[in-house]
Amino acid sequence: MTYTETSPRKRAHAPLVRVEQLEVSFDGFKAINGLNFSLEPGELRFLIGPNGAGKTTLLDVLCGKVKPSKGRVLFKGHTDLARHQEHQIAQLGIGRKFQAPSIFMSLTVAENLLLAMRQKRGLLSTLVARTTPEQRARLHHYLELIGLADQAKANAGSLSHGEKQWLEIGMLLIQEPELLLLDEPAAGMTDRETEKTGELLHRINDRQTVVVVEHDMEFVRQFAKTVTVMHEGTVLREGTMQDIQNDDKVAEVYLGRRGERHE
Ligand SMILES: Nc1ncnc2c1ncn2[C@@H]1O[C@H](COP(=O)(O)OP(=O)(O)OP(=O)(O)O)[C@@H](O)[C@H]1O
Repeated sequence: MTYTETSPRKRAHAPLVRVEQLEVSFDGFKAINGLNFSLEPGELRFLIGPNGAGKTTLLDVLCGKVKPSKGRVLFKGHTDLARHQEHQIAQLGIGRKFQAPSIFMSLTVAENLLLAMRQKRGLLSTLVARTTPEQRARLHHYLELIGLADQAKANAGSLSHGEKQWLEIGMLLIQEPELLLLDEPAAGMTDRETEKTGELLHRINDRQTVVVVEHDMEFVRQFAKTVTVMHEGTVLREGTMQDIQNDDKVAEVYLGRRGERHE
């Protein structure tokens, strides 16, 4: 008999997220149906799958926008997210970016980031309050990270589509969430912006756990580490992009072509 050693490091901590037997119903239709999903701290996980597979609904459950009809969603092994409201989940350290940017177009890039950093203050007091050296350093760090340091004083409304998306990601990051949820972050971007977004994801992943819902398979091929394929409200496969591409079942349900391999 062979003895397989379990890594003590793996046993020592709970997954950052563990979803157990999740079910989400919309008027009796099960958008998520008995889904089990686990995410370790430090992962960059891509969620892919055909239209209607339940990817966005899973992100909605993780950020508290949608409540499950069954199952548990454990954060760090002990907090059941299903029992918390959206704003509480944000405070627990889960940041969600939706597809449409929600930035203040008439404020500068730096002001938008400052607002996000000092969420508890009102708009006016945020803009007139003195920034501490620590806050200035933090602002500078995130401006550099999202590649907008040269545009700190530009109005957010004057940014390109891609830059607006990066600003919004920066506004989430400056709140220093442990888990960042992104829905199609590169949608509508130019090739160059898409490339820069992939690089940004990897830089973010140096410090944060990230889950990305994505349709652009070229983008997934280029930047994914681990991929979860969803189908009909559950997980079909999980693995590296290479594993996924060589899987016949994935080819059948996701690509709609029975048995055809994609290199
Ligand atoms: N609020 C809602 N009310 C009713 N049905 C919904 C609702 N939200 C999602 N659905 C349905 O649940 C299923 C899963 O939707 P979801 O948006 O999670 O899929 P997805 O994998 O993100 O798809 P896509 O890739 O097209 O965005 C779909 O059939 C969708 O029509």
